[in-house]
Order: sequence, then structure tokens, then C-alpha cells
Amino acid sequence: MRLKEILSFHPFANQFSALYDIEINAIKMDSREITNGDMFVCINGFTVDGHDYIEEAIEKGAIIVVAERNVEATVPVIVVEDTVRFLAMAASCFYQYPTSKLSLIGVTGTNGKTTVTYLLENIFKQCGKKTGVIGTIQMKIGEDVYPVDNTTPDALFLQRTIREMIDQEVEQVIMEVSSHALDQGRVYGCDYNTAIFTNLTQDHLDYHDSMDDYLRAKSLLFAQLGNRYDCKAKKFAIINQDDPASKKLIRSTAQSVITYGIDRDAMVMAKSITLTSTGTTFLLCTPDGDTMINSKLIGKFNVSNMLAATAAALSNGIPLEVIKSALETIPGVNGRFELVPHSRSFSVIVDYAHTPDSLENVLTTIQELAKGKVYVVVGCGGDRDRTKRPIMAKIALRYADKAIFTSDNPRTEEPEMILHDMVNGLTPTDGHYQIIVDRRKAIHQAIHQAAKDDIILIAGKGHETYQQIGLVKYHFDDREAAKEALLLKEN
Ligand SMILES: CC(=O)N[C@H]1[C@@H](OP(=O)(O)OP(=O)(O)OC[C@H]2O[C@@H](n3ccc(=O)[nH]c3=O)[C@H](O)[C@@H]2O)O[C@H](CO)[C@@H](O)[C@@H]1O[C@H](C)C(=O)N[C@@H](C)C(=O)N[C@H](CCC(=O)O)C(=O)O
Ligand SMILES: Nc1ncnc2c1ncn2[C@@H]1O[C@H](COP(=O)(O)OP(=O)(O)OP(=O)(O)O)[C@@H](O)[C@H]1O
Ligand SMILES: N[C@H](CCC[C@H](N)C(=O)O)C(=O)O
Ligand SMILES: [Mg+2]
Repeated sequence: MRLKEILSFHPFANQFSALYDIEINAIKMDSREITNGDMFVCINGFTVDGHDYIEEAIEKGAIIVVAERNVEATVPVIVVEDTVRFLAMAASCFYQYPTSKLSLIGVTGTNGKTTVTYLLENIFKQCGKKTGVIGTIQMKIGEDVYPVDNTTPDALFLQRTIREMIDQEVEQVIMEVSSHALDQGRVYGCDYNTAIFTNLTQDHLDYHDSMDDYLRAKSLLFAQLGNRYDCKAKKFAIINQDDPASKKLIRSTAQSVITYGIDRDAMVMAKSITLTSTGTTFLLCTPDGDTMINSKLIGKFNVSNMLAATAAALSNGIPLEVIKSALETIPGVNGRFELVPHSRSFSVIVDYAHTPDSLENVLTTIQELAKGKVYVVVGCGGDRDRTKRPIMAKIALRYADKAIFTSDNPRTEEPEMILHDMVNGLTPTDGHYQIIVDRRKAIHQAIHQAAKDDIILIAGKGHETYQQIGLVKYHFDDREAAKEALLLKEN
């Protein structure tokens, strides 16, 4: 693509008119990926500064550099105030504004994003639409799955992927939008037609200075809703009225707002909720009518997720009967409240709860269902919010009869130090716990001890099929570890 076209979003592009005819092969943000004819955009990151890799980028074939300051280079340099913003806009332009050519739903919030995206995927699939999903577990184009590194990818990967989805005739994309991505401008070039807020509770305080800063990042999704390209099309903000942050988020968008809730009055509501060990029933009340839902998903929090998906689907013109059918047929989401199949008289559940609020929600749900004792096996991730560690440990002790604290993904931290953070400050009145650093051994121990009617919750890693210790990811799957232990169990 000619540079003139790539710069078409730039308000003063004509200052670079002498460069207009340069043909750009691809836009890159990583010097290691440069090939002949590329544009290299320098991003000042958390670990290194992309400006330090200009020479390497040119050696590998970069023919133009975009930087935030005047730098010496043997190729033309375009200086802009903010390369992050430039990258997002240029990537969107380079891939011909893919997000404005299909329907794009973004889901943000501390918990429930992945679940809501898969509920919506099921709803749109029931309508015969080809879908794309981008999120924590994987990227999906129709039924094809691809691995991902981040929940929300960088701007280049994102725009390229959505272009690929268009080429493969995807009509509806549903993506998770993390607060990191919003803060780092990864989604700045995206034209969402619907933005969903699930909830805001403590997480990521290693990254965000405060809960207010975390909320500010989340609110960017609503602030950027429908402010570009085609402002005539209807855009919707779907907001959880039960969450105290709802008011601020409603004020951050100029678009139509649809509220949903269980505990507070909202446009889309659930009433008469009944939880069982095999699912949840509730009366779904919407402006298009009311209908009973019999879902296989377990827990009140999942009712909230279903309301979010319903509100988004209704605003996208999906009939209520289709929504009902989709909510009732989805078997569950990989690694979320997932029952490990076996023929014993107790239950083993693998769940992705890795925040205080999600752990509390899952444990209170299990408490309601348990006829015997509740066990929890849980740890906290390394190189992540340290302040959530003691809170999660307390929650585990408050709701479980037996807690085994273990490793999650220690990453570059010492596993023992993470466990120390969890239990330091607990008092004997908080409850009794065991520490077993090795996660496999911790799972084996819980299953070894379990008796009739007990429920074991293995929390934190859900769908993950690895455990990251140091910089190495080893194969590890909570479900496999549980199955091994079940085979070894004698009684
Ligand atoms: C803290 C954080 O979010 N870091 C993200 C950030 O990395 P960074 O700022 O450290 O990048 P950097 O290494 O300093 O590099 C800066 C620039 O120099 C370039 N570079 C670097 C080296 C080199 O040799 N040449 C070169 O050109 C890089 O390509 C980059 O453009 O930018 C990268 C590219 O977008 C991200 O992949 C990376 O995510 C890391 C891997 C990460 O773990 N992020 C987590 C915390 C995260 O984002 N999580 C959320 C989900 C959280 C949740 O909701 O639960 C997510 O969306 O995944
Ligand atoms: N609406 C909700 N409110 C509170 N907890 C929830 C909710 N939905 C799911 N959970 C809990 O949070 C865990 C993670 O759910 P999910 O993967 O859907 O969230 P997420 O927002 O995508 O998480 P991540 O930030 O890691 O991508 C679930 O396993 C469950 O324990
Ligand atoms: N997206 C989250 C996932 C956390 C999952 C948990 N297993 C951990 O490793 O802390 C993060 O990167 O913080
Ligand atoms: Mg997720």
C-alpha cells in the first residue's frame, strides 16, 4: 500500500507528501519481524523502547520509521506524538478498516468476558451467522481454532486477523477487551457496534495504580463506541446495572445504553432464579417479552453473563426464541465450572476463578449445592497483582471446609514467596489450610481425602494446558491431574 493511503487518517498528512509514493510492504512494531519494504513503528514498551531497535529494523529491510522523537536514520523518519495511536490507526487503514465492515462486539469487565463471548457465539451461530471469537482461550474463525498469547492481541495482529475473518466470510466477531489492551491502545482502531460491561472487582492492581485507574481503562471501550467511520449506524452499550461502576460507564458513552441486572431494576432482568447441581433456571424478562430459561450453566454469576449476552443479542436484532434456544443448548465453557467426569460419589470441578470476586462467587455457588464437605485447591499467579493473594486465601478459608494452597503459574516469582503472600497475615481463626507447592500433588491430596457427597474445586487455571514456572511453560492440565488422581484413589 502507498504511504499516502496509510496516512489518510493523519490530519496533517501533506507534510509528508514527498514520501507519498513509497510502497509499504507491511507495518511492523517488532524489529525481529521486519522484512524488506516494511514500515517500522517504534513503541516505547514496559520492558524495552522500540526506538532502540531502529538500526536493526533498517538492517532487516525497513524502508520507513515512525518514531516519537527525531532520530538519526538512513531511511525517512515520520515523527508523531503518539506511536501507539499511530499504529492502531495505520493498521486499521492498512487492512482497509476491517472492523467497520462487519459487526463487532467487545466485552470488557473483570470476570465473565470469556463466558459472555461463547454465549454470544452460540447465539449468532443459531442464526446461521459465521462467527469469529477472540479471547483468552483461543482465536476462532468459524470452527477453526488458533492459539493466542494475550486475551486481546496487539493492534497489528487484531486488524490483520479481522481482515482474515472478513476474507473468510465471518459476519459477526465477538472479542474480549482487557483493561491492558484498552490502556495500551491495542483496540484503538476498532469500530465496535456493541460494547458490553460485565463487572469491576479487584484484579490487576500490579498494572493499574488504583481501582479508579482500572475503571478509567475499562471506560475507554465505551468512550470510543461509535465515534468513528459510520456514526449513523446504531451502537449499543450493554451495562450491568448491579455493578456499582455502572453509572460512571453509562456516562462515558454517548450511545444508546441497555442495562441488565438481577438485583437492581434494569431493561433486561432475571427473576425466580433456581440453582441446581445440573444447571440454572430463571425467568428472562426483556422488552421483547419474558421466557423461562433452563440453562446447563451453574451459578448466579452465570445468570448475569446470560443477561449480558441476551441484551447484546437483542440489540443486534436476534429474536428472543433464538436466544432462548442458544442459552439452553450451550453445554458450558471450557474450564469454567467444568465437571471432571468420573463415577465416584463426590464431584470435582475445574474453574478459572483467579480473582477474589470470582473465587467467592464460585465457592458460594458450590456451598449452596454441596451435601458433603467443600475442598478448594487454589494458588495465585506470579508477576501479577500481589494484593489479591491474601484476599483470595481468606475467601478460600471462609467458604471451604478444607483449603489446599498451591502454585498457579509462578512465572518469574518464587512459588514459596507467592504462597507466603497468600497466608501471611492469616490468623488461626481464619481456618485451617495445607500448603502443597506442587500443584499436581495438591490436586492428588484433595482427591485422596474426598468422601461421598464432597465437592472439590480446583481453581485458577481452568482451560490452561500449561504451567509457567520461570520463563518455561510446562504441559499441565488440572483436568488431567484430577483424572490421574481419581484412577489412583482406592476407595
Ligand atoms: C505488561 C503488558 O501488558 N505487556 C504487553 C506489552 O509488552 P511490553 O510493553 O513489555 O513490550 P516490550 O517488550 O517493552 O517491547 C516494546 C516494543 O519494542 C518492540 N521490540 C522489542 C524487542 C526487540 O528486539 N525489538 C522490538 O522492536 C516490541 O515489539 C514492542 O513494540 O505489549 C506487548 C505487545 O502488545 C504485549 O504482548 C505485552 O503483554 C504481555 C505479554 C502480558 O503478559 N500482558 C498481560 C499482563 C496482559 O496483557 N493481559 C491481558 C489480560 C488480562 C486479564 O484480563 O486477565 C491480555 O489482554 O492478555
Ligand atoms: N459474571 C461473573 N461474575 C463473577 N465471576 C464470574 C462471572 N463469570 C464468570 N465468573 C468467574 O470468573 C472465572 C473466569 O470467567 P471468564 O473466563 O468468563 O472471565 P474473564 O473475564 O474472561 O477472565 P480473564 O480476565 O481471565 O480473561 C470463571 O471461571 C468464574 O469462576
Ligand atoms: N489473563 C489473566 C489470567 C490469569 C490466570 C491465572 N492462572 C494466572 O496465571 O494468574 C492474567 O494474565 O492475569
Ligand atoms: Mg477471558
